[in-house]
Amino acid sequence: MARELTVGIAGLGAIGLHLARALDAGVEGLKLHAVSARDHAKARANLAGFKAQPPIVGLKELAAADIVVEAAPAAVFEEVATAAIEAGRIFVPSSVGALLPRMHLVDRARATGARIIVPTGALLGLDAVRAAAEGEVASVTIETRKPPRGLVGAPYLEQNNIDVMAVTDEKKLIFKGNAFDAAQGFPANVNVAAALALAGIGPQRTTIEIWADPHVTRNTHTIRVEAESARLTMTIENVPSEENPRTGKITPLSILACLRGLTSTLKVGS
Ligand SMILES: NC(=O)C1=CN([C@@H]2O[C@H](COP(=O)(O)OP(=O)(O)OC[C@H]3O[C@@H](n4cnc5c(N)ncnc54)[C@H](OP(=O)(O)O)[C@@H]3O)[C@@H](O)[C@H]2O)C=CC1
Ligand SMILES: O=C([O-])CC(=O)C(=O)O
Repeated sequence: MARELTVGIAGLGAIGLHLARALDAGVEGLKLHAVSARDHAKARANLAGFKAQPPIVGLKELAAADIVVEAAPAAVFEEVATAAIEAGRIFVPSSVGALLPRMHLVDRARATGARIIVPTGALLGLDAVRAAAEGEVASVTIETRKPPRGLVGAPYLEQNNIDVMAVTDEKKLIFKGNAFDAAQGFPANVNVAAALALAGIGPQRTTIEIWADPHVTRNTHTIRVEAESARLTMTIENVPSEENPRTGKITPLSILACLRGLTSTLKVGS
């Protein structure tokens, strides 16, 4: 029988707390080992009802676990990632946009034996995009439409004096460019574009449109891929989570499915 893998989680917000709860409830082959949080008193209160309360440790100490899930702000990505990768762990990032300018971490992982497993997260269809990218791909685009409050706080908006909450009538195109620049300008809003870029043809060739749309209630992403093997058009309409409207509720579920795939005997999808 395969041995149980321990899991450390950085961040206990919309993603981390839901994932921690699911692991505490019991997932075959996985055990919650430790968590990290900014506000320890809040974290202790959130963990109070757990069957087995995990210790709250520093970000670097999470690397004692077999799997380190990063579910924290992009600002602390490097600290979590470096410790996990140097320790040779399985590193599962949520803030995928923060990986794009740090691809040297992939070289380090190769040297230490670590693995970096990017979950599908709030997106869909990365299995098909990866398959298409084994052959010739002409283009990959993503169109993201969010209620204006799902874009609030992005550095790009501040740099360009865009008051996104003033978009109350017609939908407005806020950004058009490549996935690399989008990830820098919207580090907490379009990690999906970064994951798509890594699955397909890279952050420079993957293009994205970001729309603020007062008429949608869901974070909506449409991927279009034109490949030699297939044409893909896929849309996901994510219910925003209560804790963080930028984050779709499906995200912690996607990460849980990803973790199950690391230990399960039957695994579906590439
Ligand atoms: N890949 C994907 O598809 C998606 C990725 N994301 C990304 O995932 C990340 C997490 O998202 P989400 O859960 O919604 O974010 P939240 O803001 O809901 O939660 C972030 C958590 O990180 C904690 N935190 C902040 N600073 C630190 C620190 N220094 N050490 C430890 N913990 C810290 C916060 O603690 P406290 O509550 O005490 O402040 C909070 O619990 C974000 O970067 C987000 O952009 C989001 C959605 C989809
Ligand atoms: O990609 C992200 O960071 C979040 C997102 O769009 C979603 O949850 O729908």
